[in-house]
Amino acid sequence: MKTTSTIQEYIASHVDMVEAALIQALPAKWDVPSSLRESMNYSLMAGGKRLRPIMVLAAAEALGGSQAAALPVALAIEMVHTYSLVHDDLPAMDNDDYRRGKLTNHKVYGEAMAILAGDALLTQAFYSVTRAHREHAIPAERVLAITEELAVYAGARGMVGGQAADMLGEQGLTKLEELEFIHLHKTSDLIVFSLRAGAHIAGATEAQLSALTDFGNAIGLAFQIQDDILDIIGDEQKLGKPVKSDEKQQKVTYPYFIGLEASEKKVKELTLQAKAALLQADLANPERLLQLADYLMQRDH
Ligand SMILES: CC(C)=CCC/C(C)=C/COP(=O)(O)OP(=O)(O)O
Ligand SMILES: C=C(C)CCOP(=O)(O)OP(=O)(O)O
Repeated sequence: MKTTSTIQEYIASHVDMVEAALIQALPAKWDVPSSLRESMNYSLMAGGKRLRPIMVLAAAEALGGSQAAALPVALAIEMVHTYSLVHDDLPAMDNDDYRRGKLTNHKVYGEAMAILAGDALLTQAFYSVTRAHREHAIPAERVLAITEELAVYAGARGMVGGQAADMLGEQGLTKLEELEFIHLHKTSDLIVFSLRAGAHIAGATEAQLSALTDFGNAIGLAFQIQDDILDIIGDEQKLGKPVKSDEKQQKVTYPYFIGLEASEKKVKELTLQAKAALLQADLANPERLLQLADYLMQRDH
């Protein structure tokens, strides 16, 4: 398939698709306490970059699968990611006041509702995954594989484990490998899940899943290093969250260990490594994923 639009146009049209569907994720007819509904929608619709859902859709497309059938899974990963940010911003964790250019959830709805909104978004994500089977006839065994992987990549062996290691290791990290463990779980795991889930929708082979996993681990690590670089040199307005937050919290980051310039070099190397891994796989249309890898690392967005 020949790609005619730019990656910026591709992202913009997919952000629209994801947001139009997210607005409907909690139908008005569902009996949900209004503060909980508002708190969930506040963070869900706060305008993140929607990178993970776009990766689900781009991975499905890379294997010649249906984007419509992948959409409920794309929504699910954005719900999990949003819950993780709501909880990450809480006073017990990073204690941040701004996220996605707006006050953080607990600043508006209070800590109890922010915790519950996060809990409900995580639970709702699993419901959303089931829609791929119920509404789009994706075979049950593929949806089962996605469900199992969501639990693994988002849970104690995945993102939550990475966040726990981050909390436990704060300031006390002495080795780059310890930091890499944190990044690979806290950040790469949701990206790896997104790619694998899109591929499962399209009925991927083990070899394709393995190449997407290598691609995701490398761009996830690069993405987190880039995030830490932007915390030092980025623009608060563009990022929608405070800069210099790592320094204030005395967080040990990649730039802290190896310096800014070497971190920038590492981001470039990881991006090349990611693209090489992807090209190992026999994918019908890898072009958008390759473009996305470059786009992510050029970001000051
Ligand atoms: C289970 C939980 C709560 C997981 C949080 C995972 C996560 C990637 C948080 C943001 O990381 P960050 O603090 O490095 O990024 P930011 O600068 O956006 O706060
Ligand atoms: C893993 C990290 C660095 C947390 C922020 O992720 P994003 O930068 O994708 O945040 P949003 O655009 O979704 O707000």
